Amino acid sequence: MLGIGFDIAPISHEFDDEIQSRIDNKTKPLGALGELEFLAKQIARVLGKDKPKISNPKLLVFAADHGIAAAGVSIAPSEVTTQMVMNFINGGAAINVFCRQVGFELEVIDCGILQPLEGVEGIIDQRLGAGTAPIHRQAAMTLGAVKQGMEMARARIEHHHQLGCNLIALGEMGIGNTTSAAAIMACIMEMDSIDCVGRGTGIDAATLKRKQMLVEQALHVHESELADPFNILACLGGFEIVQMTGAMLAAAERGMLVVIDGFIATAAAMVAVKINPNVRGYMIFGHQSDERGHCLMMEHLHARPLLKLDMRLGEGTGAALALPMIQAAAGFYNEMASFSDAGIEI
Ligand SMILES: O=C(O)c1ccc[n+]([C@@H]2O[C@H](COP(=O)([O-])O)[C@@H](O)[C@H]2O)c1
Ligand SMILES: Cc1cc2nc[nH]c2cc1C
Repeated sequence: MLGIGFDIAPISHEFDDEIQSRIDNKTKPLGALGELEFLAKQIARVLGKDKPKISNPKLLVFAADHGIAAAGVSIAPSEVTTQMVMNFINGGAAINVFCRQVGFELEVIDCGILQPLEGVEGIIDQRLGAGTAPIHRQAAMTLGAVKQGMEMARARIEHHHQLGCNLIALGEMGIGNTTSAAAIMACIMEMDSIDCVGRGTGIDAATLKRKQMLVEQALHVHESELADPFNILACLGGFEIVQMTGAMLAAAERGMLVVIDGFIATAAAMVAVKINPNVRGYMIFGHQSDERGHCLMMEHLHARPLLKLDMRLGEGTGAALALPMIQAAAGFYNEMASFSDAGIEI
């Protein structure tokens, strides 16, 4: 299709009975660790049933600008994307605070903000352009850019994998990107745009109406081009959405856990699943966003988000806050005594 494929092994269910019995024999009433038991099972399937250990967890924030922002779909101008990227670099954003708190190493990737930040240390340059084209008028990018973005993302994931990372979390920053994500949602889930478009950064009712109209227009303009996931990305996507999609697929290819943040990251997850459904088994959903549509995306993906805190910030915040829960699931699976270890009979 695009000359780029992802070779992802389906999650193995071979040891499910053994994993379940190990969980059931821990010193607790059956099922008493609830959702953590479900999570432990997934971790054991992905990282191995004997002693699955999360190592060198990394959180990547993918930043890019969107041509559609100039049509007035956000509370903020595109320049705020760059300003927030500088805030990430200086350690002052919510995601910096949460990463420090939970022990995630944070990396900021410029996938195509308006202007390159020359001479600023600490930004990974994976630029695909200076923001996408406005999707209500033309394709966001070429198919060549989609391919290049996926290859760049794969190389970055390979870099982290080589350094011993087996859990990658994905977040984003990009003024206007809830419009792009809503268009992708409407397209993949075959839904009315009105049910997919939400308030993003907190727009008023009139802006919401314009945003809905622009999404409808985008879907109409590209109607005949949306048959496959790569074209969906080219027509409706963003540079950060393309690279998150590629990163998810590349991480699953390497047997890593993939932790997904909010509405925009989940739009990328839906595209990734369309490209290769085997990726789904590696995905953990950190948080259900307050953005309209996210709840339905979760249902579509049969996802069980670990947290619901009514956040709608992005940046990877919902994925970061989920890390202690993921570590708790691996921790109880590895370290809790069984009934026979503890000499308890019930
Ligand atoms: O992740 C979410 O669920 C989410 C929901 C609403 C807004 N955001 C963030 O807000 C920005 C996009 O909002 P907007 O209104 O500019 O489309 C972008 O930087 C996202 O990280 C993120
Ligand atoms: C201030 C601000 C911070 C953000 N973080 C993610 N998206 C954002 C959008 C705005 C406007």
